[in-house]
Amino acid sequence: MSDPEIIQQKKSIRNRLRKARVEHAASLPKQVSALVFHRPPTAVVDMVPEDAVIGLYRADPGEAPASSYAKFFFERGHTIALPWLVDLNTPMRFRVHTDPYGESDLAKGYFGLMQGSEDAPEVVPDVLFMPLVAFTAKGDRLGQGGGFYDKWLGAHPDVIRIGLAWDMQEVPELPIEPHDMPLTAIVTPTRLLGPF
Ligand SMILES: Nc1nc2c(c(=O)[nH]1)N(C=O)[C@@H](CNc1ccc(C(=O)N[C@@H](CCC(=O)O)C(=O)O)cc1)CN2
Ligand SMILES: Nc1ncnc2c1ncn2[C@@H]1O[C@H](COP(=O)(O)OP(=O)(O)OP(=O)(O)O)[C@@H](O)[C@H]1O
Repeated sequence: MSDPEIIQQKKSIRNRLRKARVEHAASLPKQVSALVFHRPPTAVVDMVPEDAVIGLYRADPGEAPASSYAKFFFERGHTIALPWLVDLNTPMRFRVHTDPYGESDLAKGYFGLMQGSEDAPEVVPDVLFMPLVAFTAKGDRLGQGGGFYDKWLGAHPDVIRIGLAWDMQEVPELPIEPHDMPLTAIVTPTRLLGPF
């Protein structure tokens, strides 16, 4: 069972960094935001098997942008997948994303998030790039609090897990529970942390 004190600590870090990451992303000059997370570092590309299905996300305001990575891997012939939600109590799944350029295959889903249609084939990513609210230099990760990623990673422990984040999302320490799944590596605009 989750410790109420840890849950409270997570909530407080989440609130602080959610706000800070939106402010940070909005403060970047346009010339900078056009270039950050433009291409994955070579060391990350080298971690991706040739036929790997690549799980990505459609970034919310404040999150590290992921659309350039989607185009990059799509152009290299990989299948791209995005999270697909039913509701808060149903495990997250992934469906194929066929148009990383125009996003013509996406529609509003649960929570008002843009996601694939029900008709898009369900796939299981081999490499998962994921957003986060906070991380540590050891590869610990704090998410939005839905538990969607931790539950999915718990059920798919062999997936390569790569966090995308702003440098300012790093914290010295995170409260960790047994279900928290650490990252394989973290990419920021200035650094590659890991593979751990
Ligand atoms: N871009 C992106 N896509 C993603 C995620 C993400 O973090 N980023 N997810 C990562 O999980 C999943 C969506 N997770 C979500 C988790 C919470 C809420 C949300 O709206 N929560 C409410 C209430 C939360 C609460 O009960 O306190 C809110 O924040 O107001 C939305 C999506 C799948 N897709
Ligand atoms: N593998 C799991 N099995 C059962 N419950 C889980 C699992 N992983 C997470 N949870 C539950 O999900 C909720 C959110 O967990 P937590 O606060 O660690 O999420 P998070 O890391 O912020 O979010 P996410 O994993 O979606 O990015 C908690 O109630 C937690 O107990």
